Amino acid sequence: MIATPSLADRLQKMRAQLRAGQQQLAAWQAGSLAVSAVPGAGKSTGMAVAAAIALAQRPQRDRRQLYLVTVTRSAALNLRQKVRETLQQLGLSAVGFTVQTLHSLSLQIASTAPDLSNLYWDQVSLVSDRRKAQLLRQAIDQWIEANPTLFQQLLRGTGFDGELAEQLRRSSVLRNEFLFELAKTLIPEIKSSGLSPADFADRLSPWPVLGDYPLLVIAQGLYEFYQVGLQQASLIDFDDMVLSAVRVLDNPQARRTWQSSILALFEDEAQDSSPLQMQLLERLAPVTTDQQLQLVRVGDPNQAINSTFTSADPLFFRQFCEQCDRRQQLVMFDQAGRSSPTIFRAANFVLQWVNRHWAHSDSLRPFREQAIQPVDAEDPQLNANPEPLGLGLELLQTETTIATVERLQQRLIDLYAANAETQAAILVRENRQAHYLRDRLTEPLAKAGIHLWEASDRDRNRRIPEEMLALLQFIERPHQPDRLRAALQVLVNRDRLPALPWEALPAPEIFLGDRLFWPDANPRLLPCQRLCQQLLKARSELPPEQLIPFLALTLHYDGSELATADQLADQLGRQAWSNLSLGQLLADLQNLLESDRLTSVETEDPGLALTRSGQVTILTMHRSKGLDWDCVFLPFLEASQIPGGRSPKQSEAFLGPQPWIAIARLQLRRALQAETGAGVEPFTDLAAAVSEAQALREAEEYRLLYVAMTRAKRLLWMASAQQAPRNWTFPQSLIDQTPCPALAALYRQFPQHRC
Ligand SMILES: Nc1ncnc2c1ncn2[C@@H]1O[C@H](COP(=O)(O)OP(=O)(O)OP(=O)(O)O)[C@@H](O)[C@H]1O
Repeated sequence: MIATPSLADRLQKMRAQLRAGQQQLAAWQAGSLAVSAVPGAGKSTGMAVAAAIALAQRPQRDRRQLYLVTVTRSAALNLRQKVRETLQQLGLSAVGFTVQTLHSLSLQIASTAPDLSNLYWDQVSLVSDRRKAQLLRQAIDQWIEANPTLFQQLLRGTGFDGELAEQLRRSSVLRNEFLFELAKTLIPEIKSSGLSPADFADRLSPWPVLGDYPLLVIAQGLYEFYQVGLQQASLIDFDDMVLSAVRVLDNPQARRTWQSSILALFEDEAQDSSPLQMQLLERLAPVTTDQQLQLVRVGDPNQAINSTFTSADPLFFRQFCEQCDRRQQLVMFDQAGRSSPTIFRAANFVLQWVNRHWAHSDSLRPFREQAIQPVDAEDPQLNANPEPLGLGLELLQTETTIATVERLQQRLIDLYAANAETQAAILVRENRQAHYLRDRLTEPLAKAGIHLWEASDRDRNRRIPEEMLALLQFIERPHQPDRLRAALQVLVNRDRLPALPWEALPAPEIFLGDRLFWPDANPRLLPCQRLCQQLLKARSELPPEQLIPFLALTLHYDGSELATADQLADQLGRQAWSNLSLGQLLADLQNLLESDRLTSVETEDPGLALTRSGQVTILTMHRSKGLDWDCVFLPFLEASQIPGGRSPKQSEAFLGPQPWIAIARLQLRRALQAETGAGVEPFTDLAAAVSEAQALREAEEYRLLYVAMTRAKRLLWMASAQQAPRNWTFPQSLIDQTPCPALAALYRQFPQHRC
């Protein structure tokens, strides 16, 4: 008889499956630990195993939960899956832990103690992106009305010729672009420092004003109006949620209760958390008898890519690493099994080249010097550092963007002809490029039997309530032309109808009526007519609560989308008292959309949808973080994209050439950090601030390139064009361009990889 291995044996075996750095993470028992390692080193995997081992070793009577937190929802789902699988391998049930984003954790904490957090869910809702934009615009209008002198100062800019038309243009640019951007950038930054509008106003006076405009004073005013707008509409935003949770934990009794229910806190992608999120974790983590936080933070400062558009700052993770280092509780590792050696040689080269040619101050260098190394021969990972596909690294310089797309298309067709199960991603700098590629590649790739999937930045499941709203509005009033068009657009977007000859669409009464009255019907419109008539028939045959499931089937939703639609129908059904009418259903759905309260159902790891084999996925470089593919394509690598941003926005030129919003943000960060005794001072010199803002932006762009390159396992394809769009809103107008400087260096360093 074969004896079943004991838990101790299984733990032993599991540790043996880890590489050295991961073993140190898995050996964690108590106190603080920082782990900083290169891309693909196995940080997330190591954290999942460490969590499972910690759970396996905890005494049975210990009912405390292990909390794992990360920044994005897809990363949270990924991590949850990994912990579950590891517990299964140990023969243990998947209990005793919870994996959450920092926001959902905040929500949980805040809602357990509404008297402390001031967050009563029956009285407030989370603001949707759309509503937030409306509130910001309302705050801008109110601020302008209350501050005519300051607004005039902005209107004058660096000089004014008095023309009425120019005055109107400037006013519109300020309202719709500049002040909107200022509010969107600075309000979360101020809020995430935990300051109310009044507290912030008190701090402002000693901070030097940089340049011609008191932008922090303006931001304070906008913040004040925005908060009032939120309160009046009984809404809160994500920062309010974290602030509410921090408020709860500031209460000693609540804090003790929370801490006593937690075994430890593990945080992944720690380079991306904001100061406010740090405050939350530091209050929440239990404290050991020698006054250490039970806090394990894992990250890579070289992959910090959120600090110029969120309030995240890798500084806090660096500080945590330094503190841990002083107590010998910092683990660093540089071996990674993800990629073919050629790929990480290219990534290492870019890292060193960028640091070596850095034109700004040493302290702002984009990267910590760290080279990715291959794993040892006896590494536990199957197929670690895999064989390259093609040249492994393929570098192109084409004449035009169109030629780049043609070369990309041909390379994909060749790869999928050789292996239909190839796994590939095209990573782009911005969504407009993703749409451009989708429009050009979908058809030719489909002809070659290749499925192209564009992961737009908004979660697909979030479109469901909007689609239902469009179809239900049509069903309710089919003869309104805009409702008919909106419904048809949904059917086209969901591939239920081909692209439509909109110009041939007659008035709704004719289109939806009898064919007799539509003798010259365009044959391409007839299937649309049939489908629309079916939708209208459903209205007379089905009770309103069954319309959503019916429409979900009509749109051919997949499993996860159907589940979300069912949940939506449930939620709306629950809201209605009795005898739900179509009008009531529509009103409830609109309310739900305004409040963004729909929770989509996850039946699949969203990471998996992005990395499916046999599919080419187009997504932004930002969203590719934490994921990997056999083949990664990076088209459009011109200098105007990375590091990009040299020319100021033409429409805002009257304010002067400086990047004002970036400067204001930097001054704000400096001033707030100075108050915490972080050894920095607010800027007094505009030129120094301009230079630092530019350096920080460039550094982050190069880290983004590094993240994108390190997603590739077997083929990394990079291209720039000599003629490319100046502006991706008008991709057809091309101008002369130079390659991203790091790519130009790669061309020189790896001539044998040029294709
Ligand atoms: N010990 C191991 N045994 C087998 N496979 C491993 C091991 N460690 C990591 N891997 C695999 O290596 C790849 C990279 O691991 P992981 O995603 O955990 O790295 P990471 O350090 O978090 O990467 P990044 O920083 O780029 O997000 C994954 O495919 C993972 O399954």
